[in-house]
Amino acid sequence: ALLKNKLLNTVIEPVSTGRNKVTVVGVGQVGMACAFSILSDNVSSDVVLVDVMADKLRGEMLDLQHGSAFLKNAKINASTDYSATANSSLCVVTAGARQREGETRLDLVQRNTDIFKGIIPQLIKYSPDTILLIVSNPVDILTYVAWKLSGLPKNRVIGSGTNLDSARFRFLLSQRLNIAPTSCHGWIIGEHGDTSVPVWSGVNVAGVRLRDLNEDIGTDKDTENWGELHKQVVDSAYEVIKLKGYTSWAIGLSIANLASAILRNSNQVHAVSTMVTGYHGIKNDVFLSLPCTLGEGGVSSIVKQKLTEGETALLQKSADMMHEVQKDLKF
Ligand SMILES: COc1ncc(-c2ccc3c(Nc4cccc(C(=O)O)c4)c(C(N)=O)cnc3c2)c(OC)n1
Repeated sequence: ALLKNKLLNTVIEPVSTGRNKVTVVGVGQVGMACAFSILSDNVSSDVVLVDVMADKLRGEMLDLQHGSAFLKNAKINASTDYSATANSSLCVVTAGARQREGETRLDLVQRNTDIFKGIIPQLIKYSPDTILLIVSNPVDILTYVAWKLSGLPKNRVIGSGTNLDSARFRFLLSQRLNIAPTSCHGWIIGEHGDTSVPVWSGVNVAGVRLRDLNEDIGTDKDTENWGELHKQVVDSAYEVIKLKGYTSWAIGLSIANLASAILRNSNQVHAVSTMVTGYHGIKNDVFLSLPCTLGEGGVSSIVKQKLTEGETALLQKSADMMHEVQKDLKF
């Protein structure tokens, strides 16, 4: 008899798929930072990597597997075949085309839409009850594309959105106030990137609103120029890309944090890209970031922030711009 049979009495066949299985699509710098952060934060004990480049995929899988003893015995797998992703509770999508010379934003969005046509239906085929967490840029439009291609209800399709923008904003606040980032509260909402919206009326430490101490905060009249912090958030990705060629660690850590909130059914509030049709006077089907409670069902509620007219106008402008791009996309 086999040694294994001399060693073990089988009680039941082990359950093949844990309830915290996570698929990461795309094993580039961002995808691997997400996978590594999810594993090192013990968010999942069962991670599957998927991409089209078989050698790179196998190399990343082996390199992570060799560290498995340091990762609480997590299972790490990889395949170009999406059947390996079956029964994933969460699918993180970081795949996407790189901007080519002279390529416009719309060209890139159509190329990424075509790529999503090859990815999203396959993920849903093997994990019909999964939650999609979209990271690829432009993240708000691609989250809409993933929602359209997946047929999932809106609560199960989430974009990383301004979650990282808000984390960068809190980090910059903490540096200026010399207080830990976790004690500096501030929310950036709307479209990820250049046209994100800082909600200055909500920026606070221990419930003390900075606006109550400096009524000009966030405006051009502010002599202390706190508005500079949001500008630095918008510029931060460009600065990192200029220096190291891409961003990876911060987005990876922020995705692990979102994955943890979802898989631990925590109902934590995060600024993530969600379907905002009907909110703040937005009529089209678009995805923008608002503060959402996250759990095993994805987005369970959206916080009804009281925004200024200016903030509302900026959100609506983003919504209109994205609808203009989305309506020309070929599915
Ligand atoms: C079953 O049909 C099918 N299956 C897979 C794909 C597909 C295409 C591109 C993919 C992809 N991106 C990619 C692959 C090849 C080239 C490019 C590019 O930027 O030109 C981008 C990635 C990634 N890591 O960015 C990961 N998976 C992909 C998967 C696909 O694309 C149409 N179609």
